[in-house]
Formats: sequence, C-alpha cells, structure tokens
Amino acid sequence: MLKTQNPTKTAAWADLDAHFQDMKSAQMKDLFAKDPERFKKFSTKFEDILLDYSKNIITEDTLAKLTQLAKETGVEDAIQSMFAGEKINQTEGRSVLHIALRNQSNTPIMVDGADVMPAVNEVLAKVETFSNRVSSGAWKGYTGKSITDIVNIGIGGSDLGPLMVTEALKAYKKDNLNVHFISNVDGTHVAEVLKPLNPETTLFLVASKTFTTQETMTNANSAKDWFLKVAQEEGHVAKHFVALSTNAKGVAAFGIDTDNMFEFWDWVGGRYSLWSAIGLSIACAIGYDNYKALLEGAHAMDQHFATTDLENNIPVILALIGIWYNNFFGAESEAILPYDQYMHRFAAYFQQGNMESNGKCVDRAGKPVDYQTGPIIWGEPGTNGQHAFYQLIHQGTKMIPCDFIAPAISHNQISDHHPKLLANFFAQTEALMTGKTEEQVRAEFATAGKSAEEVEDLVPFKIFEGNRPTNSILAKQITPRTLGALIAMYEHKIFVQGVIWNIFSFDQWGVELGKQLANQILPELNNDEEVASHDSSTNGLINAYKAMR
Ligand SMILES: O=P(O)(O)OC[C@H]1O[C@@](O)(CO)[C@@H](O)[C@@H]1O
Repeated sequence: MLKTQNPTKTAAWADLDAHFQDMKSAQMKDLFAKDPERFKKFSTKFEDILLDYSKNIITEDTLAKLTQLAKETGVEDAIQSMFAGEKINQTEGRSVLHIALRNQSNTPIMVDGADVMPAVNEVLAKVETFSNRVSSGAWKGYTGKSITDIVNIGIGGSDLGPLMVTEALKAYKKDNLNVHFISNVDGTHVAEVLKPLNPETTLFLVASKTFTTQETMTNANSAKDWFLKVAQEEGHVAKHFVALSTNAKGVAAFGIDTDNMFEFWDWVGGRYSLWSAIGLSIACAIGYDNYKALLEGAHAMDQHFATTDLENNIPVILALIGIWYNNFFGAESEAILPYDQYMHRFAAYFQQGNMESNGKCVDRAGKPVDYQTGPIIWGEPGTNGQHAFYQLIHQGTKMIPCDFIAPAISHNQISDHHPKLLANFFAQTEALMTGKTEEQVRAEFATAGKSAEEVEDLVPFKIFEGNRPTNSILAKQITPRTLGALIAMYEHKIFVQGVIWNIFSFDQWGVELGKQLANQILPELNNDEEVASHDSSTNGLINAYKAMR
C-alpha cells in the first residue's frame, strides 16, 4: 500500500514554499553566469541518452529540497511496492506491473503468491512465433496468400502505444508489411482504412483489454462484416482475426478463436500496455528482435529507476522539476517537443499516459485535494511547432516547461537536413533561457541603421523576457532500445509525481460518466421523437440533429 501523505503538509513543502520566494525572481542567465560548471552539474547520461536539465530555474538547493519532498512523501518505498507487485492500484485492487512485461532479467515477480514471469514469457514466445510467421509470409489467409496488411483495431492504450512506437521506429519496418490503426468510432476511420485493403491479405488485431469498449467492438464488427462480404464463410475469420485481451469470454463471444488470443492481465494498465500482447502490431511491423530491444531498453530504465538513489534517479529528477513548476510556479501544462518526425505521436501518447494517470482531484485518503495535480500534456514535432505555437512559449503570459528531444543521428541522412533540425533544437532552448533584452533590441536596430525615433514604438514588441525553462534530451539515435528507455523514463516520472501528489495514478474512473451518458443517449437517436429528458442544451442539440438528418 502507498503511504497517504498530503504533500503540502510536509516540512519539505514548507521549506520549498520559502525557497520559492527567493527563486521566483531568479534568472537562469545569472545562474549560468555564476557557475561555469552548471551544465556539468545539471546533466546526466543514461546509456546513449544525455539529459540536460540545467536550463531550469533551480539550484542545487532547490533539488535538495525537492528530493526531501520525495523522501517525506514515501517515493522510495512506493517504488519498491510497485516492483514487488503490491496492489498499489488500490481502487481496482490490482498490482501495477508493466515492468514485469519487460523484465528481461526474469527475476520472479509475485502476484497473489504466484510468479507472473512464466505466463509473461509464454505470451512473449507466442508473440515471437506469430509475428515471425506473419512477417515471413508463412501465415496464410483463407485463399492461401501471405498477409500484406495488419490492422490494429483499438483505442486509448490499445491504440496510442502501438501507433506511436510503429511510427517512431518506422526506419525498422518490414518492407512486406503495412500496419494500419483504426480507433475512432467515426465510420470514416474504418471506411478510410479499409478502402484500399484486400480481405484476402489483411489481418485484424482486435486490441482491447476489456473487449467491451464501444468504439473497438463497433469497429471490429464492421471490419468483420467487410471481410465476410468477400470471404463469405465464418470459418475464414480465424485466419484473419486475432484478439489481444484479458477477456477470453468476450473474445469467444465475438467469434475469434481463443487459440488466436494473446492474453494479458489486469495488472497491466491500458495506458501501460504496449509492452504486453497489445504490442503485437509492433512486433509484426519491426520484427520480434527489434520489439525485444524495445523491451530491453525499458527494462534497463526500470533497473535504473529501482536501484538508483533519488538524487541521481532520472525519472525522479524529471518528476521533481515538473512539480516545482506545476505546484510552485503555477505552470499548468508541459510540452513535449520531439525534434524527429518519426516521433510525431510521442506527445499524444503521453497525453493519455500522463493525464489519465494524474488527472485526479481526490487524494489517496478519498479527500478532495487542495493543490494542483496532473498537468496538461501537449506537443508537436519540431521544427513544425516553431511555426505554430512557439510565439506563446517565447512571449506569452504562461510559463510552459518544455521537454526538447532530438536524435544526434537521423535515420535519413539527406544533404544538410539534420544539421538544420539540430541547430533549431539547440537554438530554441538557448533563446527560451536567455531571451533578448531591450538593450540588445536597440543595438540590433542601430546596427541595421535604424534611428531610435524610427523604431521606438517597435522596441517593446521585440523584447524576449527569456527565463523559460526547458529540459533537453539528446539521444544518439532513436533505436528500439533508446525508445524503450525514453518511454519507461516518462512512465516512471508520472508514477513519482502521482505518489507525491498523494493520488491513485492507475485507475481511470473519470472516463466512465461520459460513456454512461452516451449509452443513455444512443437509443434516443434511433427515432424522430423530440427529446426532453436532458438539460435544454443537450435536448436542443439532439433535437437539432434530428431535424438536420
Ligand atoms: O483496451 P480497452 O479495454 O478497449 O480500453 C481502451 C481504453 O479505454 C480507456 O479509456 C478505459 O476505458 C483507457 O484507459 C483504455 O486504454
């Protein structure tokens, strides 16, 4: 069980509050000027990943006080509890063991007195066999043809992870296989994905932990109708549909042979499930060996997280810096900005990972919190973001802590593209930290031959206050191992923040009400009668819809 401790009642929090009074006007430029060793002190390496957290409004004293907060809120014990398989997902009575899915050391991990590793390894072996058969062409469809297209049907954690990883590792994709993703219940998504495909050579992975999710089951049934319209016989379904789920009964009821089911367990959270059978599309797309390397990278980060003291623990450092801005500077969002087009879904993945984990307002004692918890996560690849929202990050009224991520080596070495990308990667965090003073603006105008009178009115708009915090994560290259480590790093950052905020990070009750009301409204849409069972807005909208269709 996790310790229940209101963080704001700790001595460390009071100490941080006082410290913040000194730091709120601190300028990073001054901190760098005072300490030429600053980069060395506030950067660290993990394998081929360099984390530079020196462009933050922190001192060694800040980090010491934040680390004390982690100690007083039980982070060290919480880490051990998670790795020991304790049921820390308390409201659902479950362990939280995505770390077991990638436990390449194969050390026993106990749940209810049984080691889960044999079952984990059995499913991994099945994933290996299956993905090798599909990617080698040995798996044949009902007309004897090899599979050319894989369609993952899932949503949330049963979509975002496989999608993000197969995009991020597209450089490793098998040439003979295309992978597609259907998630939205909007008929457009299934229609557009299936349009170019051939039922004879298409394999569907129905990915759903519960096998009850409305969008996924609707899309899966439409896909099955599309397939049977050509294949005709129900018996052919077995060669073209597999299920990734914890719910064998639901899988059988849908009409998928449970021999074609890849199971996982209730101690795998949906948003932490890409390491489980939900990752089957990844293994098919990039090959099992690369999928294993992804797991190995995450495992290496797990071992760092579980064995490194708080002061040098990378997920802990990132978590504490995030809390510093979220709870003391009042920052309400964080941007993840990968300077790598393949990583274009990385921020979206952590919208669920972070916001579904820590978007909570009730603490572990069941009491409403009176402090900020999870931030809003957003972001787009660089350099595109620079031409979209960096204006606000540089000169807006909001502090937006940003994580800049870039590979030193691109998978696509075309002329001088990558050096230009990296120049922007380096320049943006420098600009956000240093800004541009009024004197510098005036000097630039003077150098351009502009008289003071000419430009007087423009000067205020060209000033950059700077002092905008960023982390820089420079990886040698985005390989399966590196990506696995990066994902695990952020997973553990989220975990640490949830522990400190005294919330439960592994349930998601907040997604239930909308579904419940949608199920009540759905039958009301199946007739032309006027509805009056809701508020006037919802009634008005539904009735207007009925009048339009
Ligand atoms: O994998 P499944 O059971 O279909 O759930 C899909 C997604 O739906 C949720 O919103 C929970 O209902 C996410 O937590 C989850 O990843």
